[in-house]
Amino acid sequence: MDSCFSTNYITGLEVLRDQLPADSYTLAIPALRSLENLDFPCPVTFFTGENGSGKSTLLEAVAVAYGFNPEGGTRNFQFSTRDTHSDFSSALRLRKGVKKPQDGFFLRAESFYNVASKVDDYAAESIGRINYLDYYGGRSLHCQSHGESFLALMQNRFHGNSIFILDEPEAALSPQRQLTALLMIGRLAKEGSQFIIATHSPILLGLPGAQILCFDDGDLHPITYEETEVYQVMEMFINSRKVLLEKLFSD
Ligand SMILES: Nc1ncnc2c1ncn2[C@@H]1O[C@H](COP(=O)(O)OP(=O)(O)OP(=O)(O)O)[C@@H](O)[C@H]1O
Repeated sequence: MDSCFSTNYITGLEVLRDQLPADSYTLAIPALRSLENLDFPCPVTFFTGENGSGKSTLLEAVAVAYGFNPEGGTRNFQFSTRDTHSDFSSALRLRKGVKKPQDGFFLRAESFYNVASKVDDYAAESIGRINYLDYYGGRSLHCQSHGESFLALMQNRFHGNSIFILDEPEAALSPQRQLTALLMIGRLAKEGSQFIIATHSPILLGLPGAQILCFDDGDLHPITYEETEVYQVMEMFINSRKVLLEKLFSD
């Protein structure tokens, strides 16, 4: 992927904190409490950081503010099985680019099952007009393994000139398939797509030319691949596994 350029669909955001209810749980998340402005100068932005540091909350808020269903899907998906999304989206003002995306998808590992069910519902409603499942590889996502259905979705539903907001897309994928996903993300970014991805994957985070934003240490800040905790822990574990385990189990 080439270096960063600014033909993104979402070029940045501003947080209007006074729009948030005083009791919003998001005010207790350090990285979000201190956030005022954020730029997305690269086609691919990764959110990284500890569990509970606020990655999914911000990702979901960006997706909702952009018009996606909080539980995922395209911008045409209308369904709700649980009403648990945060109020942070109401405090976000997105800066939008000049171009409009041709398509898009908000994907979250935790509600992928519900998205797959909704795809089946839409397929049943469209019988006789179009084969709706063709958009998803021709087979119900429920009739494939978790990883297979994730990849089928990416391979059949993801195109260039679109926007994709993905929450832990690696959750279902083997390391080999994560490499496949990495290649697809890089290729689609070259074809004019924008990605914003929350991830713990040391493979996905390695995509060249991406912006990596860290949610740790109280504020949101850009870091390099080698500075990510994910990389450092994995490197230490693989290179010094015996020493590390001996130390851990002796404590
Ligand atoms: N509906 C909710 N009500 C209250 N607190 C919540 C709610 N949803 C999330 N939180 C809290 O907000 C914080 C940030 O959660 P979030 O899911 O954004 O973290 P994350 O960085 O995505 O974590 P992970 O890496 O584990 O997915 C956590 O402390 C979480 O417990």
